[in-house]
Amino acid sequence: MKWGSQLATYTPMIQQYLEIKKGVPDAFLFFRLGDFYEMFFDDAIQAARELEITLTGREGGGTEKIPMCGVPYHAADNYIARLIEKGYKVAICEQVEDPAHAKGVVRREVVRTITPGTVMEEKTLNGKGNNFIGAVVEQAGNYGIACSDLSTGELYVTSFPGAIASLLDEVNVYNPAELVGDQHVLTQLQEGSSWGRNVPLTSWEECGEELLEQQFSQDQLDQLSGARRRAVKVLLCYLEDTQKRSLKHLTILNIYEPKQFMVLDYYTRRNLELTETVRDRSKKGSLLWLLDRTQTAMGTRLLRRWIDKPLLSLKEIQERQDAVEALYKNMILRDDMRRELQPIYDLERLVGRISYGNANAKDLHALKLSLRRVPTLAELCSQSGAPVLERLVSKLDNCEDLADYIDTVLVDDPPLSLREGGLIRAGYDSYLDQLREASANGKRWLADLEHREREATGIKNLKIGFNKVFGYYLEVSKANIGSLPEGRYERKQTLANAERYVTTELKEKERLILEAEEKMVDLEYSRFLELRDYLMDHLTRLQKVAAVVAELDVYQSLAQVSAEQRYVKPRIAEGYDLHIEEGRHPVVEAMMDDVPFIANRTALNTEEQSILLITGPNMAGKSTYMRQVALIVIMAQIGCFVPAQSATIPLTDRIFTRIGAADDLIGGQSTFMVEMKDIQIMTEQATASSLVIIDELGRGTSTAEGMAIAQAVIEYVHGSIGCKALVSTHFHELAHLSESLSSLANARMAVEESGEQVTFLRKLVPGAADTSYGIYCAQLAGLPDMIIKRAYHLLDSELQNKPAAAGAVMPQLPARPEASASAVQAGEQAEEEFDLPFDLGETDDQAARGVMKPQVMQAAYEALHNRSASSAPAATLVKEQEQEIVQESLPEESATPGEVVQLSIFEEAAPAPAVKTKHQLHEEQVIKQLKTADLFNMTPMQAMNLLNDLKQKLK
Ligand SMILES: Nc1ncnc2c1ncn2[C@@H]1O[C@H](COP(=O)(O)OP(=O)(O)OP(=O)(O)O)[C@@H](O)[C@H]1O
Repeated sequence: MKWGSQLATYTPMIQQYLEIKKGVPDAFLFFRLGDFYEMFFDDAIQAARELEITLTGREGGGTEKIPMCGVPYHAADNYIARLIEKGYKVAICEQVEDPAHAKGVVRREVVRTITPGTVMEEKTLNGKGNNFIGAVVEQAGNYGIACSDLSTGELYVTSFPGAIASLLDEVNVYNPAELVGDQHVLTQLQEGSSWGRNVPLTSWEECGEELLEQQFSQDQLDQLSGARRRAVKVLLCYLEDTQKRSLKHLTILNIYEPKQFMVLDYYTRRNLELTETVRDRSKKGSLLWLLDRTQTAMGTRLLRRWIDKPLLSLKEIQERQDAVEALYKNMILRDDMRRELQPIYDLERLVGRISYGNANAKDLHALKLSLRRVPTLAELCSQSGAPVLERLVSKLDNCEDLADYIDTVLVDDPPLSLREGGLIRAGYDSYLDQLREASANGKRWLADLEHREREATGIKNLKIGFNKVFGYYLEVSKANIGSLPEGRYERKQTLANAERYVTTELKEKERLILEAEEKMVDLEYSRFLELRDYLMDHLTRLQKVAAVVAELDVYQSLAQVSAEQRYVKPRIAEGYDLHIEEGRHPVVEAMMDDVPFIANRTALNTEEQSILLITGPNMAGKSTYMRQVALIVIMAQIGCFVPAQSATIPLTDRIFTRIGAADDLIGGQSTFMVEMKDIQIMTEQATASSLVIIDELGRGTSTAEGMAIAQAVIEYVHGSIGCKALVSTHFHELAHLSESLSSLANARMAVEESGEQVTFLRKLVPGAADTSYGIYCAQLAGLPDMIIKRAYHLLDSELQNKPAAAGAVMPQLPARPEASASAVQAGEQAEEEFDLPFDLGETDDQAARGVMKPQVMQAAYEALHNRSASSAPAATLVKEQEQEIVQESLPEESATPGEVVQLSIFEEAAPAPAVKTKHQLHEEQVIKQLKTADLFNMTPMQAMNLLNDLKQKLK
């Protein structure tokens, strides 16, 4: 709606509103009017909808009423929080002059714009995690990124030469709530496949150098150049414009080189569930959840950062390991440290609030209590015997003077409100003490007066009270009014059962008491502000304490988990070889209650193999195994101990994973396309020091093409990249690659089959598997019997129709597992029941051992079909067996159960369109899925089931 066109006719206040709104076009303007923040025009319409508040109208001088809605100022935080959570910005516009002195409309200004990346309010920050805002720019072929958490004062800066994918990976590390910067960079990021976030993106220009000089020391600025400098400038400029205050806690620049850390792209973080689970994005079930035994909020955030950014420096990793080891071995020291850390408040956020000027007396009291713990912590470290811990605290300024100062000024349990007194300790300010005395005396005088008046009047229930409207009064119940002396009492208020009076003497004393109290409150407030301002000049000192506390907390957390879970210290090496003896998946193990986790060995080296091609049934534990290797490498490189009997971990520059579908996050791209794009990035960026993990490579397309791609990719990883890789596949035919690729070895997940039962042993053994047990797994998952039987039936048909051998990359039929004695029995029973024209157990050697060959099954079906040529259901079955129906999309809503749907047939083998019921179509769809999961086997018992099924149909 175009409201501005009537500008000239609007009232001065609305004109003022519109003028101010021009400066914050992308934010809701909360316009202060008395006790309310009002919104007008389109803001009002949208806010009423988003906040579910009443939309009203107001005359404003135009031809129509102006849409308006408002929220009470004392409850505004809740409404602001709701808008911020939805990704909006809110500009707070206050009256900036006293209405009593204003000529015309009271002057108003935007005092702060709250945005998703700049919230400071606890309610919206919601817990201990970071809330980052990022600035991204491009300069001279480099991308620069600066990310800050205003609530904690952290500021990180780095840059990348010319690859937007690297910038996107970095942005994803911070998971920012808001991004600003160069428009073209924002657009490029948004187009990236792993973008998938809905946060405000604001194109923003840098401003002058003054801001930089105001915030950072010259030493720091000397290290800040090019795209990094510009990114910091853009960020500061945006923060200044929106926050409109100096940011005294944003003075430490953490500049880092990307090559200091292992690269983990978005999908790898997600697939490995480093900080949240794939399923419901919760922390529980992630690596962070497992390793987080931190006691402080700073520790929790730092641990997350360490997990997000595993180290690449041997020295730094070993230093962390040494600290963890010292605490791992000394349980008493660890417990003492945990006890001292536990009561420490979130120092970083307290510092943020002091800087913002919204820390209250409780916050400063919490700061004091926290600082009181630091000397003991430092003492524990210096006596630990661990050089790393000793070094950490050797030059620590534990800010005892600040704690003492707070202690001198503030009472022990100060109130929340700053404007009601009761904050300042007695003895700190003599004038305040005098006022307090005067106030206390006055109250004593009041108590005496009450006593005296009761005596004088004989009214026992006469009492002195106070309210804000009438001040102090004498209250007498109506029944006793007659006992009051004439003239001395002046009536002020009549209640249902009582009258309230004042006397000249009472009014005089009241003036003195109230004056003293008002002065006291003002004086206490200004003393409090002095204290807060003093602390504001010491924020960097406090931030350094916070950093040490956070680091200690992470060390004890890693040590605690490592000790509880029986982890071992890995040997970190600069070479190539990776060796894990008896490795375990840390999270799966921790979540398993009754069954033990089966440990497995991993050896990827130049001597034996650098690539393992893992085959084996569904559900056997392939993904778990591959993820466990990646997690062990990450844990090792953050300095943690690892779930294994022993481990040698080479410094790994990047872990690349391609596991499962991620298409929920990617608009407009197919799963297969995403997989291929990821593989492309891997081929471009993986080095010989990388670890590549690919689960079910090439599964998203036709079997032959998928297998061809898988082989080509494996050959490329083997020949051109030379990195360590774990690849799982259901294309068992790829096993032959071990003959042509010298560094590739086959491994499989062992299973034990007995009759109908398949037991997953979870043990990785050498050699290739020959079956996937897909239908068996589907059965375990509880798919209807009818589908399972039908799937086995179709599978068998497929087995018979496959060409014998179609070249190196064409699928071949896997051998069938050996059948047990019960299976032989089943075969015999089938022969008897169906009166089959052949002997199920005697077709060849295999049959003699009870294995039902495809030819045998085929013959069995034919015999049955011939016997029942006139039977309609059987005829349909045969027809279905002969025709391969490729169904692209099922007209879900158009067909009711039993209704007939016409489908086109794509396979050449199918001569004419088939007519199927919706039920059949559903069934086929599921079967098709099972088939693409590679269902290439059948046990005799299952064959028996199939025959029974046919028997039913013939009836
Ligand atoms: N080593 C192990 N010890 C104990 N249980 C395990 C082990 N490995 C896996 N499991 C259990 O088996 C389940 C299936 O494992 P996983 O998903 O790794 O199998 P998979 O072979 O990758 O299956 P699919 O091919 O169907 O994806 C896991 O959820 C886990 O509970």
